[in-house]
Amino acid sequence: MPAPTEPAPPPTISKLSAIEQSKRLAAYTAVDKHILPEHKVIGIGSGSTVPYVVERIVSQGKELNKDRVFIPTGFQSKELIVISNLNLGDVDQFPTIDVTIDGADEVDLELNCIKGGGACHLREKVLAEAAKTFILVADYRKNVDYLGTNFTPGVPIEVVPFAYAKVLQNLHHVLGSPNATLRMAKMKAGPVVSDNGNFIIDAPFSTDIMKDPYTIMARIKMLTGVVEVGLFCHMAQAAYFGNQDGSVTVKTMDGEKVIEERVAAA
Ligand SMILES: O=C(CO)[C@H](O)[C@H](O)COP(=O)(O)O
Repeated sequence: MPAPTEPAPPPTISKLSAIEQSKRLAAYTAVDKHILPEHKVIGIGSGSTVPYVVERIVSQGKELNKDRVFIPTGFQSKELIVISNLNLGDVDQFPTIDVTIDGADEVDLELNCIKGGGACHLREKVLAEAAKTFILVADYRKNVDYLGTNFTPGVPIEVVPFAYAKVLQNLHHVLGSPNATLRMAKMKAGPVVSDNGNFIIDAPFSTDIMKDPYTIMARIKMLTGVVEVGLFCHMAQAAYFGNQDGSVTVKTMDGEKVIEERVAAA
């Protein structure tokens, strides 16, 4: 890992765009409700909402954080933990995590979600499964009734490189995703390579199929060569969505409620 750089000072609330403000609101609210003094092992997810999670945890103070250990889901969260001077650990040392907070690409009515837009979903699922409490944070655009509504690239699937063409064929001809593609890198020739050295396939499915995410997740996972599927079914206890009006929608298995938050900046 390269030497961590100094963290940029957090922008003030007023300088943030509406989307950034809603991410920050979701992250701050989730930390305030779920990262309690008794929690000592904390999973830190990936994505653009997670820096606000870490910012809020840091604001809880050195005294609380000195006895805690933070487990990252990938390169990004590892750097965040290190530059924030929090204690870094790994899931092989701490296979039971008190709380994991992570971002999501989309969350449905039953708290199933798509993850893996950042290609981190293998480690993310391990940390979600290891956690006693798994919490999602996102902006209002990710709050949907059915997966695949706004997030259209498809279900991220991590595959071992030598099996990618075979898995693509299975998806095209057997599982009903004719437009599944290998994810290509933006600033490098060739495919995206995950933190685990694998390739990522994005597989869009019809709304009918996505209404039962568990079934398609299990069918994809059975394909030899698939390492992990970016569908997290029945794993999260709650999802926090920051809204444009400064309120926060909290989704749980009991339904959805809107709370007025307008949290103070860290
Ligand atoms: O699953 C993820 C990475 O694999 C991210 O949590 C997800 O893509 C959300 O990211 P962002 O908050 O940047 O939209």
